[in-house]
Amino acid sequence: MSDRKHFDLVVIGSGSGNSIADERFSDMKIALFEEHSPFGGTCLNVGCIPTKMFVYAAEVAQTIRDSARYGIDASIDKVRWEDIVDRVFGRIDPISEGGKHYRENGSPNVTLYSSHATFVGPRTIDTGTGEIITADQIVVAAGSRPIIPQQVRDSGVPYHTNDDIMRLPTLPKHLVILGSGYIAAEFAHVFGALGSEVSIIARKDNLLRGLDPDISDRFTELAQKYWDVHLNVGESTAISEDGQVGVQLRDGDKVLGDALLVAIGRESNGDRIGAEAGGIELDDGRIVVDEFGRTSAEGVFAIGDVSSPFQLKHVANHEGRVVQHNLLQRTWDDTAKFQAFDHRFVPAAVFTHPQIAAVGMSELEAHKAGLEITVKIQNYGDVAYGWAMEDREGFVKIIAEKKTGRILGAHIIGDQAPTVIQPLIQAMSFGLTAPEMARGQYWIHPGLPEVVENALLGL
Ligand SMILES: Cc1cc2nc3c(=O)[nH]c(=O)nc-3n(C[C@H](O)[C@H](O)[C@H](O)COP(=O)(O)OP(=O)(O)OC[C@H]3O[C@@H](n4cnc5c(N)ncnc54)[C@H](O)[C@@H]3O)c2cc1C
Ligand SMILES: NC(=O)c1ccc[n+]([C@@H]2O[C@H](COP(=O)([O-])OP(=O)(O)OC[C@H]3O[C@@H](n4cnc5c(N)ncnc54)[C@H](O)[C@@H]3O)[C@@H](O)[C@H]2O)c1
Repeated sequence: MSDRKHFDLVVIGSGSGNSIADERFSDMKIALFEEHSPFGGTCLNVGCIPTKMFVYAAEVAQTIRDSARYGIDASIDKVRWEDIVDRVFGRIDPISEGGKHYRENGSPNVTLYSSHATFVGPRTIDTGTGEIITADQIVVAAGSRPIIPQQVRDSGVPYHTNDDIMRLPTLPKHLVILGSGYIAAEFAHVFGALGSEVSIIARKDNLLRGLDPDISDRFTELAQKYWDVHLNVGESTAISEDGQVGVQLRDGDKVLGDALLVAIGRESNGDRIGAEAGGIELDDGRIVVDEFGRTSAEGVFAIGDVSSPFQLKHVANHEGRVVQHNLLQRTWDDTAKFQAFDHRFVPAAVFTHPQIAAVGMSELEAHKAGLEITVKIQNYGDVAYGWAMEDREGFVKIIAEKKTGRILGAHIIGDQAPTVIQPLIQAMSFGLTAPEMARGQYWIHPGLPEVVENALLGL
């Protein structure tokens, strides 16, 4: 008989994976792996939560900067960067430490391994501590990491990623950001509003190119007013010169500042778990899963960024809940009682300035799907609350199927976009048509969501 320790369940990753072992799993012997400190994964420590706490401070600063248009003259005396950092991590670090402490001391059925897990055979894991363990079921929730171009790595130029940029000892005077996606847009807002000069280096002709082109165009136009934006630069080269860091563009121009942030996407950690030995199929580095979260290896599930193209926390959470249910069925081939992922209407938001939110198809995607559509763009400035805000930037774009009124997609740029979009997500998820949503309920007057009501009526 093997003297290897055997577990009912192994979970790799303490982000969304940490939520798996709840009270329903208290009769199972569980191993949880987290190789990095702090405990708790990307969202808690270096992603969604701290970034949004910084964004909130940036919003306060931006409100002061914009106050004159409402007849209030105000200015910022000082940005106390160290205090902002302390506020954010003074809240987050104890949560992370508390989570780790709970797994070490408060979960009798859970063994926490603070080490790297690697598959060395089917449902067999090298714990990185000299011990090999086996399990009946395994959940890989190993997340993703920032992509760093080889040239940047080789250059020796000091750079930051989301992992460390929020703990800089001082606010940079000039931040150069390589990349033009979510992270670039959010940190440009944070550092710009708090007083840094910000340069954005974009490979292509627009920022946030993954979004509906009307949104991406508007954001790119506005971004050029706030920040120093370099579009269409293709591949650029990281450089350092006279104590400054930044990039050299193809045309020889140099953009230098006192800090460089690399934000060109994130890649799955699926390539770092010994997938082949575990019998786990990868596609372009990402673990392949079916609608039940099952990988190609019997008994092994995967959730979140390691397997999901969405790379969003609410998706990782949803997948975690589905896989929890499926684990508790203790079957593999018999999926009758399994739950399936619901990826029909996955929303996303970019907490930049102005804020952006989207759900469903872009106009282009709807055309590509061969649908006959109707589209309405409604400006924030068309409704009373927009007048109150003196808004000249925001709009709601809704795409619906012409003959049925089915809402296919919604795209918003403007104040509170992630909140304003939520009723549209709900309508799409529960199958309300545009006319039903517009006229089947009251819309508080003069609330900002009247812009959604008007857009729906205009379809
Ligand atoms: C700057 C930033 C801002 C973001 N903002 C938002 C937002 O506002 N809204 C949103 O929805 N999403 C946001 N995201 C995305 C979100 O953070 C991720 O989608 C989510 O955290 C993924 O969760 P996960 O559980 O899949 O992975 P993670 O939370 O990354 O957890 C994986 C964990 O596994 C550990 N691990 C990996 N491999 C091993 C191994 N072999 N052995 C042991 N441990 C291992 C890692 O150390 C890590 O702690 C943001 C991301 C970033 C980077
Ligand atoms: N609010 C949120 O939900 C939120 C916030 C931050 C991050 N995230 C998640 O994290 C993921 C990663 O964010 P991200 O901003 O790093 O990636 P991203 O995929 O959003 O954007 C990366 C951008 O970098 C560009 N790029 C790629 N290679 C480049 C190169 N060599 N030089 C210059 N530009 C290059 C791409 O064209 C793209 O525009 C996001 O896709 C998102 O899923 C979500």
